This record gives sequence, structure tokens and C-alpha cells, in this order.
Amino acid sequence: MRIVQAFTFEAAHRLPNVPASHRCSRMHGHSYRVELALEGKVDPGTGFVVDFFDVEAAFGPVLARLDHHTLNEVEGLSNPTAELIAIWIWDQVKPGLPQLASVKVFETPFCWAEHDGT
Ligand SMILES: Nc1nc2c(c(=O)[nH]1)N=C([C@H](O)[C@H](O)COP(=O)(O)OP(=O)(O)OP(=O)(O)O)CN2
Ligand SMILES: [Zn+2]
Repeated sequence: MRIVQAFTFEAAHRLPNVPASHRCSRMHGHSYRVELALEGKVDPGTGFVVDFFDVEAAFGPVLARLDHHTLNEVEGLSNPTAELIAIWIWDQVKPGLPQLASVKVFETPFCWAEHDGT
């Protein structure tokens, strides 16, 4: 069984490795959406794969490091592309939430990166 919990955060960033002519080389902001997918068996007692409250508790401190921050200033996110934010979130969350199966980071409703640890 796979369950998914979505979160949002607001942040600014610039992409330092694109040409100066690329509009994302300039500082700008996004309303990001993060989807955490967790996989496991449904516990017959609780009926949960993982309690959504436990997902919130595990991700909350990570979210706080991103929300209303300049992502380039977050340690490990000097080049904050959607792909590298997804990998960064995976690395932060997976140790405390072993059922984590994928992290999706949406920069817009139409553009996202998904990381499954591979
Ligand atoms: N593979 C990737 N490509 C791009 C990334 C990325 O993270 N991975 N990021 C960007 C920029 O962050 C850019 O800001 C993307 O958002 P936006 O400019 O809003 O893109 P839109 O096409 O939706 O903008 P409109 O103004 O709506 O046309 C670029 N590429
Ligand atoms: Zn951007």
C-alpha cells in the first residue's frame, strides 16, 4: 500500500549554474508543493501504513528549514533545482521515516521532480 501526504512552502531561489541569460539565474520565488509517498503494509490494528501525524512530525522540522527561506542559503542547497531539493529532502527525511518511497517537489503545478532514492 502507498500513502501520500502533501505539504507546501514558499521560498526564494536562484539557479547559479544556468547562463546569465536564463531567467532563473535571477532571484525569484515559488510556491512549492512537496509530496511524500510512503509504502508498507496496513497495520491491522491501526489501519494505517504510517500515521499521517507521524509524517508531519518527521517532516515539520525539515519544512521549517525551507519555508520563507532563500534556498541557496540552506546548507546543501547551493544549487536549488527541483531535482536537488527532492534529493535533499529524501536525505533529511529517510533516516527517520524508513517507509519513505518517493519525494516529489513541484515548482509549479506543471513542473516537478521525483526522487525514489535510486
Ligand atoms: N529540470 C529543471 N528545469 C528547471 C528548473 C528545475 O528545477 N529543474 N527550474 C527552473 C526555474 O526554477 C524556473 O523558475 C521554473 O519556474 P517558472 O519560471 O515559473 O516556469 P514556468 O514555465 O512555469 O513560468 P511561466 O512564467 O508560467 O511561463 C527552470 N528549469
Ligand atoms: Zn525557480
